[in-house]
Amino acid sequence: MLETRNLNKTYGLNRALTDINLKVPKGVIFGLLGPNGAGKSTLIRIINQIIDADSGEVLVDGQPLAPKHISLIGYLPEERGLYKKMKVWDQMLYFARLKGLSQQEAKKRIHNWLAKMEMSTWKDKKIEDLSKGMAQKVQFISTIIHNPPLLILDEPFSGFDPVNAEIIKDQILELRNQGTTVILSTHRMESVELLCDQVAMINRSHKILDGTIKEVKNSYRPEVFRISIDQPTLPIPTEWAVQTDGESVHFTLPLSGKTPNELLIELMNYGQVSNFQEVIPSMEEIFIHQVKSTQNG
Ligand SMILES: Nc1ncnc2c1ncn2[C@@H]1O[C@H](COP(=O)(O)OP(=O)(O)OP(=O)(O)O)[C@@H](O)[C@H]1O
Repeated sequence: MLETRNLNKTYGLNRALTDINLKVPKGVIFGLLGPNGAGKSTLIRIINQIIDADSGEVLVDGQPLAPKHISLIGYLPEERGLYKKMKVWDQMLYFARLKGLSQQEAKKRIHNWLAKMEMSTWKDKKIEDLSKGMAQKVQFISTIIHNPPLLILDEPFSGFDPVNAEIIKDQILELRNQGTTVILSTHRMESVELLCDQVAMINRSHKILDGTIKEVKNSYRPEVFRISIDQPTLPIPTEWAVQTDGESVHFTLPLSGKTPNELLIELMNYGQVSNFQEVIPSMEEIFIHQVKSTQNG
């Protein structure tokens, strides 16, 4: 759906993007991750044709990015932009018409979306009279009202309480299941784990990793196992830093060159092994590890 080739961007002496190559397949939720100032918003602005890259290419369905692609993209910017004095209905109608929907089609879709998001009673409220979360919902619907095949969502959950964040999450998944491609930029790693099929991480203008969540996690497996033994029959070596809980002991051990089966067989000598589970890092741990290691490197 979207590809970037060797994208570069500097602001004066500030490098925002260095040789960024990305491939976003159709129909996936693609997490764009990175610490503050990494270059994510710059990349998103280039894809939205708000700013130009210094060099490199963006391809949409294999074609060089052009003004005609604007209507294919739904963009939820991090800095939300609603007109405070407008009423909810008028605001949505305005955005829908801007995206090329006929008056009749726009009204039908707005009506359906307001009902779906349980917002029908707000339609005559002015934006300035809405809570932050309510306004976010209006902006979210305005972003997707024209059914764009590519959605770019910058921190879509900010300002939402957990119930509304869940509603938005479900909508994003539904859109993906209907074939929409979603680029999701967020610092909330638990959302990344729940939602994203693929991720790319940018740090200090460089792409430092990409792949499916499974690939990324597999490449960060520390080969450490979390183990519990019930009623040990042999003394457990003190260097295993055992924690005792009733008649069970718990500890973690690295494979240290053994296979998991070899380690398990060794552990069985100590008693009933009731837990033997590989420690898989969370995306949050991988993010912190990656950012720290590139800072030190
Ligand atoms: N208009 C600008 N003028 C000068 N420098 C800029 C401008 N916009 C961004 N930068 C710089 O470019 C780099 C990348 O910024 P960018 O906003 O793309 O990061 P980001 O990953 O979106 O960060 P955040 O997570 O904080 O939104 C930073 O060093 C930033 O200071």
